[in-house]
Order: sequence, then C-alpha cells, then structure tokens
Amino acid sequence: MKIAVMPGDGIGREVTAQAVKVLKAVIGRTQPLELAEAAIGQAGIDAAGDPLPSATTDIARKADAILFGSAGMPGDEAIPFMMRPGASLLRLRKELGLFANFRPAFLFPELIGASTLKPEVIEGLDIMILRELTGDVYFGEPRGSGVNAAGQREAFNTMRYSEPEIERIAHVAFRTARERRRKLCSVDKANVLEVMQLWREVVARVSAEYPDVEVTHLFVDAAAMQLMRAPRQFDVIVTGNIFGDILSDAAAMLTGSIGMLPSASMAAGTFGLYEPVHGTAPDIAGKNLANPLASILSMAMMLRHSFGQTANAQRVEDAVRRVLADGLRTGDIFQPGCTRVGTEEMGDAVAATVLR
Ligand SMILES: NC(=O)C1=CN([C@@H]2O[C@H](COP(=O)(O)OP(=O)(O)OC[C@H]3O[C@@H](n4cnc5c(N)ncnc54)[C@H](O)[C@@H]3O)[C@@H](O)[C@H]2O)C=CC1
Ligand SMILES: CC(C)CC(=O)C(=O)O
Ligand SMILES: [Mg+2]
Repeated sequence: MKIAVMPGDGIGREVTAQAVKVLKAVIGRTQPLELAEAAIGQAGIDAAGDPLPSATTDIARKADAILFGSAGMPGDEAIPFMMRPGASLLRLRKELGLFANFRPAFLFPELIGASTLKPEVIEGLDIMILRELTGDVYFGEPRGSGVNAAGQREAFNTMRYSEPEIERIAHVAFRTARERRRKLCSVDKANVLEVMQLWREVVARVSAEYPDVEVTHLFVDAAAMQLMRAPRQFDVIVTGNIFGDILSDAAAMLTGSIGMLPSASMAAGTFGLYEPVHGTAPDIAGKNLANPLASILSMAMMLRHSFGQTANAQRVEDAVRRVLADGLRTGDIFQPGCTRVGTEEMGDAVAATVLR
C-alpha cells in the first residue's frame, strides 16, 4: 500500500499525524505500508519555494492514494493564485483529475446532543454530498482583476461547466444513489445562471438512464434552507464546486462539528485523495485542540475506496464510535458529563480501540 502523506499547514499537520497513527494500528502489522511524506501549502513554499512542488506531484502520481491534511494560511488572499498556499490543493485536484468529491454527513448517535439542531430533526442523519471538484467558478477562465473603463478597480471569475463535465458527475451521482436509498437531489441556481440551466438540463437527461432513482432539483438557496429544516429528506445531493463547498460546511454542523466531516476525492478508478472537509484552523493550530476524527474517518474512506479493505475501514469507524460512546470529546464536540481530550489523546484512544 503506497500512500502519499501530505499534512500541509496548521491543524492539517496535527490531525494527519493521528490518522497515520490509526492507519499503522489497523494495517501496520499485517501488511507492508509505504508512506511517503510530501510538502504542500506553506510547507511546500518553505521546502521548495512552491506551494505545490513538483516533487510532491511526483510522489502523488506514484502513490495508490493520498492522505491530505489541509493547506492555507491567514492572508493567503493577497498572494498571486499560483503561489497561494491554499490554492495548492486546487492545483493538485486539477492535475490529478479528482473531479468527484464525496462528503458524507453522518451523525454518530453519540453526538446527537452536540449538534445545533434538535434531536428529532437529525436523528439517523446520513447524507452523501457529492461535489463536482475540478470545474465551476474556482477554475473557470477568464479570471482576474484590473481597472475597468470607468477607472474603477474590478475583479472577476467565471462560473463555467461543459456538458461532459456535468454528465460525468451526474453518472457518479446516480450510481452512488443506487448503492444507497435511491434518492438524488441535484442542487443548482438554474433560475439565474445559464451554466446552471445547462446543469439542470443535463442531470435531467442523464436521469432517464436511472429510472430506479428518484430525482429532484432544488435551487441552492432553498437547498440550504431544507438542509437545516429537514435534513433527513436527503439521501445523495449532487452539486457544483462552490455550492458543494458551502453546503458541506453547513451540513457539518448537523453532525456536531466541522471536525467530524471526512471526504474522498476520486478520479476514475480507485486512486483518491482523502482529507477532512475543514481547513487549517489558524485560531486553534498548534494547541492540541483540533478534532482529528474527520481525518481518521477520511483514512477509513481511503481503506474502503482505494484499497477495498471494507473490514478494516469498518474497524476504524467502529473504533471512532466506541471512543465517542466512552465519552471522549475534543472541545468542538464537548458535551456535559464527557471527558475533554486533546488531538493526540483522541488519536491514541482510537488507535488503542482499533487494536482491541
Ligand atoms: N481543504 C483545505 O485545505 C482547506 C483549507 N482552508 C484554508 O484554511 C484556512 C482557514 O480557513 P477557515 O475559513 O478559518 O476554515 P477552517 O475550516 O480552517 O476553520 C473554521 C472554524 O472551524 C474550526 N475548526 C476547523 N477544523 C476543526 C477541527 N478539526 N476541530 C475543531 N475545530 C475546527 C476552526 O477552529 C475555525 O473556528 C484558510 O487559509 C483557508 O483557505 C479552508 C478550507 C479547506
Ligand atoms: C481551497 C478551498 C477551495 C478548499 C475548501 O474550502 C474545500 O475544498 O472545502
Ligand atoms: Mg471548504
């Protein structure tokens, strides 16, 4: 098992260390693990003068999977795009063709009281948000900034999708829904945006190939409202890059914390990049406060999707559940009567439980 490990910046470093610890616990003794650490983000600039050094891309291409932490630093916005630590991840996703981003918003029953929503609204919550990851306004050309004809500074980005890009993610979405509860909600803004009219038309056309899947369409503003009002109505949600980015952070709070949401970014086949949905959290970085469970659960997704190790993935997920049932909590999911632990202690507990 060849895995590229890219901790990145901020809490990315702290949480990835815990995921590696649990990975070694669940796999280490039975199978050779080849872990190659690679610098990315500010760490890439420090190591090689580039947020995405070519050595890092090389390591990624030789690996079966990537375990990623997070990248980005305060003040990033002021740096040109290609040199921006946070943009390294976008560049990597694009270079590796990782177009399908799975973000499961699953509520561990033990955390029902940690969510901001009422228990009866979220009990049994299990949503798969599928975010298209290599198109949309994050990548559309032209992009830039300058001075307009009236002498005012202006800046612009382009929301752009081609028909094959929409078709590709739609097929992934329908196939995913087939493996779950056969309900797919496509989220767009077709009432305002031409690109989203194309999105809706293509998803509707592709749906004819999957008559066993119930498909609905929502505008993104209404989808955000429904996600908070009655989230259990959703099974699979498919949407574009920016809407998926925003909706998945919102969905994280249904599960208790952004520190609970894992993700898998896939191309065709089994190669994938696995990362928590959260960022580098500069406000808590370096303090042993970050919740490592999103990273650990991302590693479980890696075992399942890149290595076909369903039983080991399940062992990791069960270990997380048992640790939560034992009452261990990082600050973000703390509940009265529970034991407050740090990042490392949470990682140790999951690793020890996986071995039990
Ligand atoms: N995938 C990636 O590499 C991402 C990188 N970023 C970058 O991260 C930096 C910070 O971005 P923010 O908007 O502040 O988002 P963020 O996700 O880093 O933090 C938002 C809030 O959630 C908290 N939080 C995040 N992860 C947590 C965890 N595991 N445990 C406990 N609390 C947690 C933080 O303390 C903060 O209050 C920026 O430079 C941004 O560009 C942001 C999102 C994703
Ligand atoms: C670099 C950002 C687009 C990362 C992010 O917020 C995400 O992927 O969720
Ligand atoms: Mg995000």
